[in-house]
Amino acid sequence: MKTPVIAPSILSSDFARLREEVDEVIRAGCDWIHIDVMDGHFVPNLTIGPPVVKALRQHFQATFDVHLMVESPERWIQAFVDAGADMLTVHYEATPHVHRALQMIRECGRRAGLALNPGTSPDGLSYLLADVDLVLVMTVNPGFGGQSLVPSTLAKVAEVRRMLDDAGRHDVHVQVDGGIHPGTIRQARDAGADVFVAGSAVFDEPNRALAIEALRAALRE
Ligand SMILES: O=C(CO)[C@@H](O)[C@H](O)COP(=O)(O)O
Ligand SMILES: [Co+2]
Repeated sequence: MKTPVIAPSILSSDFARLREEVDEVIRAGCDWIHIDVMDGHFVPNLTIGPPVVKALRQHFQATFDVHLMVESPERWIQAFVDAGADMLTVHYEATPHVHRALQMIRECGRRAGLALNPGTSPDGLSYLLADVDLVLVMTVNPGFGGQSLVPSTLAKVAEVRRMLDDAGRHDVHVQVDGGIHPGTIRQARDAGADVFVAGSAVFDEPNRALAIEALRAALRE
């Protein structure tokens, strides 16, 4: 089984203290920093753009996992690469040119992720298996932190892991995002996920080290 990756989503952090918030979760032992980019079109919320990623990159060497919830993400790939993203995840539903978007990310020397909304079938993934380093199975509808995990998405996690295994792509990460906390993380792991995004479960807790440890402890149970 792959080593679990804990990726706090800064969407639930205090944006007025963003640098300190990121510093705190890195010191608390998180693995990646998950950055939610929303454009107000693909999802009904507006968040972070390349200047913020660039500003954080001046201070941190951690892995920046950039989740692009934007229409036509291919327009933004170069800007986020230049800003310091290590990996970029695009939504299957956000562009008719998803294969090209994944190719562009890899041509920039970055890891490429493909995200599937709760209502999206993983069937199309079968044509993209060679082009991904990560599959993000959204466990909530994208747009906001603090929602409850949609239970039917766990079967999709298992299906995606099976498709990857059948294709011999054991190296590909399966990420879950939304509603992950100590009470749900183990189910997601048992379904086949190895990367766990957690926003409110980390940033709503006063002690972030304890919050991250609670997630890791639930995985060990
Ligand atoms: O991409 C998204 C939401 O669209 C996520 O990354 C959320 O920010 C996760 O928040 P929690 O559900 O963990 O509070
Ligand atoms: Co996200």
